[in-house]
Amino acid sequence: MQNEPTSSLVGEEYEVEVGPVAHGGHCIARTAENQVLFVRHTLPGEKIIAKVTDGDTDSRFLRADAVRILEPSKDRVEAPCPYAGPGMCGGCDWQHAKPGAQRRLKGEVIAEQLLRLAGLTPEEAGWDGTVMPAEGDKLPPGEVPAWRTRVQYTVDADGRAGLRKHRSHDVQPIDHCLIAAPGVSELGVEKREWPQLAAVEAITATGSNDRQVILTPKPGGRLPLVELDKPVSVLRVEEHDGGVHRVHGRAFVRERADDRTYRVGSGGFWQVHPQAANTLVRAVMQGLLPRKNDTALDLYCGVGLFAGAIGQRIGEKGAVLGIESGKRAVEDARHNLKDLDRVRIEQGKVDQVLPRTGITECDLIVLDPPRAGAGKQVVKHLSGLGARKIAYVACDPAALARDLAYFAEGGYRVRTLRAFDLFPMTHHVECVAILEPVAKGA
Ligand SMILES: C[S@@+](CC[C@H](N)C(=O)[O-])C[C@H]1O[C@@H](n2cnc3c(N)ncnc32)[C@H](O)[C@@H]1O
Repeated sequence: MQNEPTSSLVGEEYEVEVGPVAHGGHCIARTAENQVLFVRHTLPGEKIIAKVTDGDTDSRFLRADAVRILEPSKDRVEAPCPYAGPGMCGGCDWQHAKPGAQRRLKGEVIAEQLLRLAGLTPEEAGWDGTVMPAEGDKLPPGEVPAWRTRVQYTVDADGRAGLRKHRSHDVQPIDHCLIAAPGVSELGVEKREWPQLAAVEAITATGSNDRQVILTPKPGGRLPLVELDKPVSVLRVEEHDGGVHRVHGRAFVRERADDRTYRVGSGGFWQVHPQAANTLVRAVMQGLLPRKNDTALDLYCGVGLFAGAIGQRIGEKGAVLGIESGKRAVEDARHNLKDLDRVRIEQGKVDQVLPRTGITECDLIVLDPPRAGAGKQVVKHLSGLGARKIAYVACDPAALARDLAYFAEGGYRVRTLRAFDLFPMTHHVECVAILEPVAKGA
């Protein structure tokens, strides 16, 4: 018998009933041929026309956009941004859902990942199932939260600034991003043309008036004269090494959290939501409850946010070691924490530096890895250090759940989990899990 040749299904339309939300913000549906569809721009329970954007007759699953809503969910609202929707800006993929529904759906994704990858129910994870707004993030109903303090615009062939379309190199030119923080919008970089640039990033700090614009020239491109009618520092990304160099003003912005000021150089990590750093520091400190004389690790420490918070609470005989791979971030962390004698920062990858430190025990650990998580090897090492408490800060619930399963193998269980909506209008969510060793004989 001859096999049917594979043929592309891109552009095919299916009338489907939409099932649950999945990791990544899509919802799951099935075609009449029982192929799984991951559909964007829809909500559970809707009846829609889904148009395939990726996949063929042999694909295990297809990607699709909801192009017509036949029976809308009660959670649906008109997307406030004119650039939202299929084929447009790939950023705010959940703005067609009410804010409360966005948080509920994020909670459903976390619950599903915990159960599937770590075998944990919400009760077993010490989680009440809710996703909380960032601290102090209260908005009148119907208003769009303008939370993004850092926005990188890509420049299209005509020199217009815009944002990338979903899974594409194409640019959606925009003249105002609704979720950009006021300080970013005031810089107005998206309002002018940048024919010499490949990208332009606008940054506004929280807790200082620092503003910054980072210019990435096109290959061989010249640097444009930047005249923005605001006091702003300008940096340029070098073509040959990708390094970021100061053109004028400061090479960093000053952020504030937990009553400390943090210098953040370009390329260094800082939470993008203005209330995120404080929200996370508080959740981590409430979970760890550092004591005088504690020894602690802050892994993937960035410019020293958690190392600073713990370092302030452990007295003169405690000690904190931070580990961070970014050279510039390490310089900033050492500068930021120079008043804390008992805090030390090492540069390098956690999996390489940690074994070299010779540390065999510590009281507390905080880890805040990138999206991929810490992984089995690092978690195994950490599980052997005898920490009283571990705080795991996670921006991807799937990576968190995988690592929690490794921690369980290493004798640690989750005591509490909290989830925060630090990325409103998108499917992204942040979690803080507090782990403790399983009591011997339990
Ligand atoms: C999610 S950020 C957290 C930063 C910091 N904890 C904060 O809240 O500001 C992750 C950090 O890990 C760093 N990083 C990524 N991979 C790493 C690795 N393998 N080892 C050490 N640091 C790494 C990144 O440079 C980034 O600063």
